[in-house]
Amino acid sequence: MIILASNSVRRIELLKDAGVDFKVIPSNVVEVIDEKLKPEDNAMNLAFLKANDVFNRNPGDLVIAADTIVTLNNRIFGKPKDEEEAFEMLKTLSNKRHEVITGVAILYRDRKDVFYSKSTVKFKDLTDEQINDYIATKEPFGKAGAYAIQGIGKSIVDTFEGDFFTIVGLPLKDVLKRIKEIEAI
Ligand SMILES: Cc1cn([C@H]2C[C@H](O)[C@@H](COP(=O)(O)OP(=O)(O)OP(=O)(O)O)O2)c(=O)[nH]c1=O
Repeated sequence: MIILASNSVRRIELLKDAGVDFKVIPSNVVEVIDEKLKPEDNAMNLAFLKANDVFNRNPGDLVIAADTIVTLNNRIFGKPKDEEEAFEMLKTLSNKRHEVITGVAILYRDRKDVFYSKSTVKFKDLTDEQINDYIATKEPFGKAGAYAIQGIGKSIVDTFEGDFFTIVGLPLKDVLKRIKEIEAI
């Protein structure tokens, strides 16, 4: 059985749309970012912790987990805790190009496949009013970097480069390739 260790509606929908048969068991991991580590390592470590937590309770299954972070100039942007933090994040990201990194962990038997995928997003030059209007939609909450490119956040994004699904929270092509490899064993 394949388990997606996630609470994220986006991840669940992406995997469902890809036709994968799986069940959802969210992890109980409390996400803590270690500013001393590289963003890529933070994303991979958190993905591993989430997957491992569920794998330990379901050792016979194939467990997938992911973690998405936004990063600019060595700073890591997680999920904003309140409106003030969301404003500060969006203001800082305004008119700049940042990276979105999604770490993924796929655990099966003695296999531990942990990797990341990176895309780039450039925000429009946002006025304070635009930022406040966007925060008022509540969409920034629960999203790394305080926005969702797949939602209303599309209107604050100028351009992006790389894999779209990596920004939304799951590099689908990479994940499907690895699942197929494991199923072929
Ligand atoms: C940048 C960006 C992030 N996000 C979301 C994806 C993730 O759900 C979230 C980052 O938080 P995560 O900690 O990666 O995931 P989560 O807590 O939502 O879910 P779980 O740990 O249970 O799997 O940000 C978008 O939906 N769109 C975007 O454009």
